[in-house]
Amino acid sequence: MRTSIATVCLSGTLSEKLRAAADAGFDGVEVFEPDLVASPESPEEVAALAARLGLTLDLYQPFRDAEGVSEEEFALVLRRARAKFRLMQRLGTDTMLVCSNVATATVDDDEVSADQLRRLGDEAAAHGVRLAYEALAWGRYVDDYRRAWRIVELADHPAVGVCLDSFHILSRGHDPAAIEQIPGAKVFFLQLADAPALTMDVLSWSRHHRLFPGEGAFDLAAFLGHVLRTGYDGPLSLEVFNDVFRQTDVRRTARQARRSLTWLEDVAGTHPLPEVAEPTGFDFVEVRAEDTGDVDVLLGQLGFTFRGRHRSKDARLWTEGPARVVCNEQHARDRSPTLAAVGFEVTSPPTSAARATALRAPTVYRRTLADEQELPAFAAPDGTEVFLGASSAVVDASWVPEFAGGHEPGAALLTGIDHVNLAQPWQSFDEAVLFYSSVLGLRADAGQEVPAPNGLVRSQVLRSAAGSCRIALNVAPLVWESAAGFPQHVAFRTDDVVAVARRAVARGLEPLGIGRNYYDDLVARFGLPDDEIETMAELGLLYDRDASGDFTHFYTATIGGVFFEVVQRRGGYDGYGAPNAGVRLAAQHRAQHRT
Ligand SMILES: O=C(O)c1ccc(O)c(O)c1
Ligand SMILES: [Mg+2]
Repeated sequence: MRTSIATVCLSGTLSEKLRAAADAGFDGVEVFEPDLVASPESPEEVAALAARLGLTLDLYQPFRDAEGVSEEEFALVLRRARAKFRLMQRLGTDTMLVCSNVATATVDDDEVSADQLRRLGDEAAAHGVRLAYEALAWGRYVDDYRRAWRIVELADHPAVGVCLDSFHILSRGHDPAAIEQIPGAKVFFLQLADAPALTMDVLSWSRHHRLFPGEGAFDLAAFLGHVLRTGYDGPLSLEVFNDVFRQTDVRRTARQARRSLTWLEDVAGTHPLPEVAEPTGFDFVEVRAEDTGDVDVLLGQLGFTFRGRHRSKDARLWTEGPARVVCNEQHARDRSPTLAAVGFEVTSPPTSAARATALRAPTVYRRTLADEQELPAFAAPDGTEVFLGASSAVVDASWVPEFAGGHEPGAALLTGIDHVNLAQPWQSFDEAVLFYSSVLGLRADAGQEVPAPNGLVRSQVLRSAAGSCRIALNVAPLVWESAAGFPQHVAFRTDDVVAVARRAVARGLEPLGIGRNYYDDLVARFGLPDDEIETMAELGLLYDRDASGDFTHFYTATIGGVFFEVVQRRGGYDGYGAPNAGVRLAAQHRAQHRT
């Protein structure tokens, strides 16, 4: 379907917005009136620029406070509307959005509103313009799309139809199924926005927190399904008011926006992407630095076997069972170690790569020799390199033999990578959620807030349905932005966390220091026996329990921007020890600041 984006979604001047929308692959834009009013270009020049860029101007908006008013007031409305219709002729735009009255309505009567829309429709038709009437969620009298449709039906004018905006409908919890009772030809425009589940007044929610489809909590695929069953065949248009997107790079936001529609057309079935199964697990993680020596030591303590050096690159491989870590010193710009790449195991790397390409994920190139495996790779919004490898039911991935000169692995205590935790800059968090869910097909769990020394940290887990592949995204606190980067971590899974911790301590690992108060609290909450508590305190283990099982885990010290965790899940425990995150973050804060 044709795609469009409201200029209000983007940062910068009107011409910058148009260029970014065109570059991102949109077919058209909604001209948001304040953008035009603030622009030095004449309407004719804007129209010419749009035409040069291959963009249509699909909608002019908003026209406010038009109906439900006194006759005296309505005369002023008509005068204002005529000026806008002439402006629209100069722009070459034929549809104007009319929002339900917020400020000047004094008459709560559908017949009166319908009559005024009909007369406005006559005036519009005389200028070759159509009116798309939209119920704002906070309209004075009309705040429900079903009432807006009733008024349009009463107006019964060929130039008067409705505009459906997913935000106004879903934020109020109105059932979108009744959309199907509207004839498609009367749906003059469709605006799409997602939003996080928040408890606040709808106006503030709408003006500051809208998100692109796939980034929030609304079921936009179901919503779009209802609209398409009416026969609507106009553009899918994004209208996202969001303070972050209005401040950040316009090209990047436009690309993100376009990706959200590609994703939506896939889940709604109107334009399916190459279908990919969810990742079955992790192929590898890669730590990169000029010198990863300290990380090599830590991996040895955790029981990893050094498998050798890469035959053509300055990289070393460590494995323990199916858990594989590459320490890469090749072209490393960062002095301190960072988690640079994550390899996912997918059923078909070429299909997953085709899907990523369709979603316009930026490609990552690495020099690969002719006889080496070439894994497709894409850059996530935060720069993390995402590799797509073949699922290996067997222990070693196909690229492992490229490393030589190390040792043969023995019996393993680790059973794989449980999850990877990636810190996100605050401004690209939502984009990252969309990236991982759309490109890899991971599902986003409900977001959480984790108490930390720097305040509540936003956290969101994305996972495969089977749970064999999980990533956790956390907002990186501001103080880290100029520093080496907020630490990220890899959690390894084991069936015997005490044995892994004992082995690590015997090899010189110093567990992250957890205070006695934590263990006293564990006794109070769970009544664990003394000997178990003593073992946990000695090894720095943390514990959590839910209705279906329990969870024991520990953390290593942080080296630069990386640390590791080892976890043991028992029964059906499916979480990540979230109640312990604050304790862990405080311990890391102490270690970092040596207090
Ligand atoms: O917030 C507003 O006023 C506003 C304006 C136009 C729209 O289409 C909308 O959904 C909201
Ligand atoms: Mg709208």
